[in-house]
Amino acid sequence: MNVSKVMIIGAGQMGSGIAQVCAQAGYKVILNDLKPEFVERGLGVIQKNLTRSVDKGRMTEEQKQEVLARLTASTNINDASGVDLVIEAAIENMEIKTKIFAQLDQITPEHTILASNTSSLPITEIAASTKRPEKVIGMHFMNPVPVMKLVEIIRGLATADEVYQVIEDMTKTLGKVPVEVNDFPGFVSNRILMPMINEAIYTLYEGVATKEAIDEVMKLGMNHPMGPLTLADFIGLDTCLYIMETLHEGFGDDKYRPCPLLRKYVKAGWLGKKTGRGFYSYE
Ligand SMILES: CC(=O)CC(=O)SCCNC(=O)CCNC(=O)[C@H](O)C(C)(C)COP(=O)(O)OP(=O)(O)OC[C@H]1O[C@@H](n2cnc3c(N)ncnc32)[C@H](O)[C@@H]1OP(=O)(O)O
Ligand SMILES: NC(=O)C1=CN([C@@H]2O[C@H](COP(=O)(O)OP(=O)(O)OC[C@H]3O[C@@H](n4cnc5c(N)ncnc54)[C@H](OP(=O)(O)O)[C@@H]3O)[C@@H](O)[C@H]2O)C=CC1
Repeated sequence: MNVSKVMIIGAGQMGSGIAQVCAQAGYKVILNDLKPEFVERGLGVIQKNLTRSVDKGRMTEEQKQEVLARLTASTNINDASGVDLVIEAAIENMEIKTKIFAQLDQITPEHTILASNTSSLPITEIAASTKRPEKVIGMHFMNPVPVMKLVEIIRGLATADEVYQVIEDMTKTLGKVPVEVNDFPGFVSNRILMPMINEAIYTLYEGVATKEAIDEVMKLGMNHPMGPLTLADFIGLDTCLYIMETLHEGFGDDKYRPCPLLRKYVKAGWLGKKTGRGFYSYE
């Protein structure tokens, strides 16, 4: 099966990054979100990234225009009727994702593969909301998408080998490195990363050190490019909380309980860099 047209659902930080790398690799891309202003914001980020690439001599102005010409804005999910692949990158919420997948199952042609960029939710459960669970798969990109090499590919219980192969091959055409994992809460990446971030938040909550000190220890002591609290702000504190809740519920083990400080920040609307405030301020 050949993928040439892709729809990305959700034009937030992940969706816009995925749309950018797909368009750069030559795919025709429809970028969909609920409101025109969200799609415009996503396209604006892509335009800015491409302009930086032109300024740095990595791409010509003509190539930039070609990439932009492959991108189409959409606020109507029915625009998925002519695509070969959908990559869903809406918020980390099972109810919202299953609703989107059930709709896509009705709208898209039979051959269309339905992928989710979920960072922790079970692919098997998302797949069960469709009549084509063999064509549902996890395609987990890392943030920032244009920079990070990994795509964690998650096989649901029913995912067909052929579908896995198409997605692995496509990932390589995007210049990314696919890694195959099975469907368990948080997969590999967030089962390991998020408890570390949650522990960093507990360390702050219990007054062990300041936020700057915690980040400095992990940056200078463990050679992490960002400290865990800066990284949490970068990922989005809402997403971090949803992932911890998925681990907590999925394993039924209290070692995954989300730190109360994380809950408090999310309730306050301090979601990190995307809202201008999290552990740090971004004005
Ligand atoms: C939650 C999940 O489910 C899974 C996840 O994604 S977890 C998060 C995984 N990501 C990480 O852990 C990121 C950790 N941080 C880093 O790797 C680095 O800090 C970083 C790549 C984000 C920035 O790197 P840096 O060296 O500190 O900064 P900077 O010099 O500004 O950027 C390096 C390059 O990345 C590019 N870049 C940085 N942020 C970018 C963005 N948001 N979009 C596009 N490009 C970006 C810059 O343009 C720069 O490229 P050039 O050198 O070609 O100009
Ligand atoms: N942040 C990260 O580092 C990573 C996140 N992920 C996963 O990617 C997904 C998106 O995360 P991220 O981009 O950070 O989140 P953002 O909040 O930046 O973006 C999500 C976007 O999806 C939109 N949206 C919500 N519901 C729908 C819907 N029904 N139809 C279309 N669009 C919708 C949102 O609109 P509105 O603003 O109105 O809600 C928003 O624009 C999540 O599943 C997350 O777990 C995966 C890897 C890394």
